[in-house]
Amino acid sequence: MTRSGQEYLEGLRDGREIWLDGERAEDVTAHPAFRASAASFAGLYDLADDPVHRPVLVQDGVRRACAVPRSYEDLVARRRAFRTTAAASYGFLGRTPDYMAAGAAGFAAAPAVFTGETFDGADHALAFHRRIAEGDLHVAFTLTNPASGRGEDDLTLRVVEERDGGIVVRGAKTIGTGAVFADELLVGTIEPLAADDTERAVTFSVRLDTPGLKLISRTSYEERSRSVFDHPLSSRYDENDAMLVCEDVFVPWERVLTYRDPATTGAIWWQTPAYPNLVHQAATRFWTKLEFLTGLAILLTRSNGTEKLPPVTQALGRLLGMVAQAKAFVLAAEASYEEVDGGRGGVRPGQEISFAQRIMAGELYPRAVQDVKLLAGGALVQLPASGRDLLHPELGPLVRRYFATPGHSAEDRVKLLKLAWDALGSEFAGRHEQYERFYHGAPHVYLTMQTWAGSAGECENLARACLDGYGLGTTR
Ligand SMILES: Cc1cc2nc3c(=O)[nH]c(=O)nc-3n(C[C@H](O)[C@H](O)[C@H](O)COP(=O)(O)OP(=O)(O)OC[C@H]3O[C@@H](n4cnc5c(N)ncnc54)[C@H](O)[C@@H]3O)c2cc1C
Repeated sequence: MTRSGQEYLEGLRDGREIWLDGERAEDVTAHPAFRASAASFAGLYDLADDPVHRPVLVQDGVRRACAVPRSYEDLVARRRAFRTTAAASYGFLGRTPDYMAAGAAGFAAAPAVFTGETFDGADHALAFHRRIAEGDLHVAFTLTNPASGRGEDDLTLRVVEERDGGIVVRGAKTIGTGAVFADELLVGTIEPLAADDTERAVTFSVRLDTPGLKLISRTSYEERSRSVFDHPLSSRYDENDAMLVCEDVFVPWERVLTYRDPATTGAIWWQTPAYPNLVHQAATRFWTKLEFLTGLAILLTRSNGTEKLPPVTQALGRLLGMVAQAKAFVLAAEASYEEVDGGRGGVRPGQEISFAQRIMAGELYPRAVQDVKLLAGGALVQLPASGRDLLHPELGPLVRRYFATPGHSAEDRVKLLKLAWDALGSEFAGRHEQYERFYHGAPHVYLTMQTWAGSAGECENLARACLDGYGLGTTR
């Protein structure tokens, strides 16, 4: 069953404990810091009722993102669904419901990985996936340990008590992107844990209204925005990031996926298709976002009258090349698909390409933003303070006269430049740059990972073959 946007919003009115700016936000669907972005998430749910989008997004009543792909064709169909969802926010909502749905499908493809030496979470992992698929749930996740985890007073979330019906956890996890808009939160650990670090080696899912669970939200760009005209992206697509704090939160056993088992707690991400599945969604969204930025560049240069200058044309060519790179990573990951568990778990996007996508995207995004800013020029900054200037009886005619360019009315030009600033230069834009660099982990982690996911052996063999082909006595 798929839910409507209205049903999704009703689910968020559950008394969850969200803190922002020294106050508790009672209802995220009505609060000025969150309501428009909540409505954007609701809009994603409504896409499934659109006769054009439904066949792309849903199959046999269930979201394609939730399905375990069985073939290359299934991966392509899933990517089309990801594309439809990503386009609805121009790639600016990263943690849309399809993200963790695909991750959970990865768990369901290889449930045996959840069977550890001390705890068997296989059935719970399957139930987690079923709950998302049947309830059409939006699940966010917090896998990162807070910086306090590096000191002596480690406040990282850990198990503090075991009871008959479940466990009690205490401490913090971060960064909960989209958590305030989620139905559930998956809490776990992706970084390698020492074999004796059993207290922190736990994975579970919780409803957001679970007693003791708090989310401490970062600044709301939505709340700071003046209007849709002035901040077209941050006013509507601010998915928010929050720190999770659990003060003795009780988690029933059926929601515990790994328990006191460092090896299994990490393995569920790397030995199931969960991670390549997450990257499949993220890479598709990234491709969409680069298309949007490149489209902005085309419109900006046209508005500036620079479009036909050879260096500008070449700069646009470089951006279009970046779009093609982003697209190529998605297509190549699909084409290099691998069987999971001898085919019993279906297929996953190729791991080598999926992992490399993170390197490419983290390095490409800041470059693309910089290139579009360069093409935009100072006009990005020299803008009327708000759209109200255009409407003012005395000021409006002046603004309309002096902000127009040949062939472009002041209103159209200011509208375009404000969209560009929101995407490229605002606080919201700065957060997006950090997001694209870090949301799949820090560079030192994924660069190191590529040394075992990449084709180091083949590279070395080729260089070695060349070396072996000649010696001191070799003649030409
Ligand atoms: C906007 C945003 C949204 C996010 N959303 C989520 C989310 O929804 N869920 C989630 O779980 N996580 C999320 N993340 C968190 C992300 O996974 C972490 O930020 C990432 O893993 C890096 O961890 P860190 O921030 O603690 O950085 P650090 O590990 O402190 O790294 C900071 C810098 O120091 C370098 N560094 C650190 N240690 C070393 C070392 N030993 N050797 C070399 N260099 C080193 C890193 O490469 C990096 O450049 C998000 C991050 C951002 C920015």
